Formats: sequence, structure tokens, C-alpha cells
Amino acid sequence: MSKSIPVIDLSDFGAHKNEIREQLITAAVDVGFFVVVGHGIPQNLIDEQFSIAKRFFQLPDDIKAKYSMPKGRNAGWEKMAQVRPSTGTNDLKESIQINYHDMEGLWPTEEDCEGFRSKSREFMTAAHEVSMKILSCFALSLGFEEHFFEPHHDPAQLDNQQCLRCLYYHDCTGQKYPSNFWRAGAHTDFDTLTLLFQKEGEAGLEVCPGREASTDFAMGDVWTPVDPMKGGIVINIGDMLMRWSDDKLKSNFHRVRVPKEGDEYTGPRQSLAYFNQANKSSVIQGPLQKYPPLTGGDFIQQALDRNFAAIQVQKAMHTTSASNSVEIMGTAAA
Ligand SMILES: O=C(O)CCC(=O)C(=O)O
Ligand SMILES: [Fe+2]
Repeated sequence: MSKSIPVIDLSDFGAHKNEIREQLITAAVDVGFFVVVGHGIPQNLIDEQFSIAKRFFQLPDDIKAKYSMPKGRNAGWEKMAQVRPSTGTNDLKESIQINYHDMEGLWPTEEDCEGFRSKSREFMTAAHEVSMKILSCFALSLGFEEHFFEPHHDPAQLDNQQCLRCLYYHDCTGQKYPSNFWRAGAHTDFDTLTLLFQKEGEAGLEVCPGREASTDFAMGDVWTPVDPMKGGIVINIGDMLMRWSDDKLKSNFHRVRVPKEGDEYTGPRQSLAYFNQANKSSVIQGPLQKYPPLTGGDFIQQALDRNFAAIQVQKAMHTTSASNSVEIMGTAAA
């Protein structure tokens, strides 16, 4: 049975905090995915970020390659590079990831993409504010103090791991892909909380509720579409928050499918994901201490190692299939 994705209105947050908190926690425990409206980010700020990201993606590859993601980092440009353990194939997409620090040489210059840096930073600040509002509700529900998560995601800290990923899925019109190719293969996010901005008319995201533990790869087979909604931000719980909540809040598998020729829009698709990830030095441990303490830095490293091992298994299983003989390059977190 497919689950519906709750829509939660954050308007008048101060006056309706308790009620909003109840709705958020129910959605996070039950589905792990929900949509927020009344979040306060002006639509024009979102539209401008989509436009500037598109301008970047329309640059020739040799210009974008100047900003390629360095090995072992989670910032910069990637194309057809991310491989998910669930598929063993490269996601049909490109992306540019932005952090608050250590971006030397990775910001597109004004000459290449005017306004990209200032617009993106403005957008990140707005997304951050909404993230902290939602995390304050989860903090109280888990028995932490209201502002508990803020210092752990503080953009001013040099070991901060927050990341904006601007995504661009290529035009699929007239293309035929084997069934194991996805715009984004099924995965969970490694982070605490993801804010995902979609564009109306560019659907494809699906979620599979029902995961039991933050360490487990298992997933069911019932997928629910999470279609774009005017003014809405899709929010999902990531593995870090699942662990931090002793598996109470669910980080569920999601994927982006390739659109069906003839039935629907098959042109390019854009999305923007703001990933909240605890500082490298932050210690993650739930109130019930189900898992031993682990730093934000070690958490991401362990998640990458687990992913890498699972991808090797996938690769070994499919070595005879030409459609899977892809080179595995650096894969980003989340
Ligand atoms: O583009 C989307 O709708 C989802 C992207 C996503 O799940 C991710 O990048 O982690
Ligand atoms: Fe994701």
C-alpha cells in the first residue's frame, strides 16, 4: 500500500509551534518524507537559484570541468559520476556542490557564470534558516533542548559539512535506457535533514517508506511519487538524524526515475538539495544511546566506505553485462 506524503504548513510558526511539531514528528516517524509550505522563502529566490544553476549547466563541459570535484571532497562539479550501491550504474545527471568553506578554485568565476556565487550563498542562508526551524522541532520531540542541533550545523564553524547540491538531469527525449539506469538510483541521504526544491512539471522523485535501522540497506518495493508542488519544499530525514534519534525518525530510500517516452515530459529536470550534515567534530548520539557516539566526520567516512563496498559487490555481480561496465569515479556524500 502506498503512503501519502504529508503537507505541513509552517506559517505563523511562533503561534502554532506545538501543533506544527506534532505534525512534523508524525511525518518523520511514519514516512520520513513530507512537504512544507508557508516556510518563508520567497518564490523568486528559489526561481533565481534554478535559473543561475541552469546557466551554469548550459556552459560547455570544458568550462565546467575547471570546477570538477576533487577526489575525497564533497564540493564541485560532477557529470555522470555518482554510482549508487542499489544500481551499480552511473546516475544520469550532473551536479555542482557548494560548501560554506574550502571552496577555493571551485566557485564558478563571475566571467563564467555571473552572480552564481552571491545568489547561491543567499539561497543557502535562506534554506539554512528553514532547516534549523524544523530541526528545533525534532530536538524538542527527542528530548534535547530546542536549539540543540544549531551549533552542530553552524556555517561559521570551519569543520561544517553543510552542502547545497544543484542538480541537472539530462534530456531523455528519444533515448532508450536499460531498466537498471536511473536519473538517481535508490539511496538514502547520509545527512541529518535534506531540503529538496523541485520545479513544477519536472516530476520523477519516488520514496519507499519502511526502513528499520540507519545501518541497513534493505528496502521494500512500494514506491510513492513525491511530485513537485508549487511553493512546497520536500523534506526528508537522513541517516545521520535516524541514528541521532535512535532510529525513531526514518531515513528512507528514494530515487528519481527516467520519464516514460510518450506519457509525460521527458526534457531536462532540475532540482536543488540543501543537505544538513553535522560538523566533522560534532558527536552524534541519541538520547537512548542505542548506538555508540560517533563524530560527524567519521559518520560520513563510514557511510562512504559502506557505499563503496556495496558498489564493489554490485560491480562483481554485473561484470558480464555491458550496460554495467561503467567506470566508478568519486561519489559524493548523500
Ligand atoms: O532530484 C531529486 O529529486 C532528488 C535528488 C536526491 O535525492 C539527492 O541528490 O540526494
Ligand atoms: Fe537523496
